Amino acid sequence: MIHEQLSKDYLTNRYFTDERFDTAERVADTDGFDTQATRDPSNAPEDEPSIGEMERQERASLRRVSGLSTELSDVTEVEYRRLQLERVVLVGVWTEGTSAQAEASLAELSRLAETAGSEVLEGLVQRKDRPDPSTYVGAGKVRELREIALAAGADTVICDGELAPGQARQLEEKLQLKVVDRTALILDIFAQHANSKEGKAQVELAQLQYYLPRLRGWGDKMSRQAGGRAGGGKGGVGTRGPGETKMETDRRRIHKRISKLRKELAAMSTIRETKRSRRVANAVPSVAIGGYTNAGKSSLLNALTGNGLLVEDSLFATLDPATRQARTVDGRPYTLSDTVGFVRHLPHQLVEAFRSTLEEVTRADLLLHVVDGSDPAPQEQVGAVRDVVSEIGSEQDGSVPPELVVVNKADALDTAKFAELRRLLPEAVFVSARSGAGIDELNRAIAEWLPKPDIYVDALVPYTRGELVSRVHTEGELVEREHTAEGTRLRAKVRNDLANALEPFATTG
Ligand SMILES: Nc1nc2c(ncn2[C@@H]2O[C@H](COP(=O)(O)OP(=O)(O)OP(=O)(O)O)[C@@H](O)[C@H]2O)c(=O)[nH]1
Ligand SMILES: [Mg+2]
Repeated sequence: MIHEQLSKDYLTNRYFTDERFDTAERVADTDGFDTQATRDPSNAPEDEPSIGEMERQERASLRRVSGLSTELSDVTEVEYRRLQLERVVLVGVWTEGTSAQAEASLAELSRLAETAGSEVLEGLVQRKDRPDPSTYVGAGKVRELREIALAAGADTVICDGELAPGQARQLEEKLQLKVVDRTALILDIFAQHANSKEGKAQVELAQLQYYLPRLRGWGDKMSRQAGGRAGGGKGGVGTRGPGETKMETDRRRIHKRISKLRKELAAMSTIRETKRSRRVANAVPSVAIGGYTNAGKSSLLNALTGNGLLVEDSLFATLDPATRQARTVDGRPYTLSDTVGFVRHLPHQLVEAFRSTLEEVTRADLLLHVVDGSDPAPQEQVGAVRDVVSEIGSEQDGSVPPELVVVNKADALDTAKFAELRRLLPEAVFVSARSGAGIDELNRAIAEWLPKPDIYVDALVPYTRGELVSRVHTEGELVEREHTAEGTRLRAKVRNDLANALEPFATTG
């Protein structure tokens, strides 16, 4: 089939004429790779291919995505990392959308792979109507992918999607290299970042569910006696999961473990629920900070409360929701929670396992939806976040909190990008968690959104209870105040809890 007859010359020429690509670096990092044909520009095809021809060739070809390599410049560091980390080649099947979107998706996969600790050597996309049912990339591309991976010195191929167990096995057999999919990669990052008991249990549950149907899928040759769990560095990317042979010999134990984890998580979720209902009873409104991973959610919480939460230029730095006390500009208390970030194609096992954590977002009174304005396609991040939020919301009672969109990293925007985002997200508040710009405006917007005190009280508060008077000043809306011989006469609007505290001093009539 012509379709399968990939012209490597065409490919490499295309690649080397890509102006964003640094030829010298490329030649250096694939030493020995088929570069002869490409060093000489006169090797370019004589007649330029037509659009249709290009489209056809593009469909048939694996297209390299440049600028993904994360090779280290420090040689000593390379030596060290090579011992422990995997050298990976990324591959995506581009089924819809523009090529820029396909490249953005692969660039994100590259960030994920780096976060997991791999060294990204190459990125390739294949244009295809749908992934190949047996090997993900087209059958004819497998051999070529293997050549590219070997030439680059890779030991692992990471696919930009979730592979069916059979697909992963067949691709592994054909490539004779380890194959990891996007889901396993994200699970791996979560495993490395989980800190709390709940977070660890959630990740383990998600991993077991992911690996269970894949137990049989792994052939003997590629046998993975995977290393320890979360944080155990040896297993390498995608394998910080449960060990294979153990699982094969005792599936029932896995099932048992899964149900045990489910029970434990349910209990932990009850504790969370109790805490939450206490807040509800106290009528302290809750605000959740949600959004795409690396959008700056933790930074924003820090900027709003002066708290020192972990901020990292890494994906999924935060896995445990942290809740902090905060006050609106007019002094009303509320809670502010930092949450797990979202990503396109967040594995459903994770959504399920992290349900109670993610519910922090859907059960809040207000969602601060943080968007990284400096991302090439912020509106796609917004869509991905809204999808997950409504998915979780629909499994509760269908309700999702009102959303206040916060475009962060405004300091990194040029005027054109700023104007474009203003147009796309007209309701949004623009801030920079880093410089503090826009934070005052955001504080005012939060105060505007949160429920106002609405219970009218008329009380005579004795001078011994001065703290109640000051609470009315900070939390409530004072209508009238009068100093009398018996105490302070207050007429004010306050929230439920304060109204209760003032109840003994209510004036009758
Ligand atoms: N230029 C710029 N960078 C920012 C700003 N806010 C955060 N960052 C950077 O963005 C990166 C991610 O910040 P985090 O606050 O960890 O983001 P997050 O949304 O909590 O990320 P995860 O917990 O990993 O999902 C860090 O490198 C921050 O320094 C900002 O206003 N401007
Ligand atoms: Mg964070």
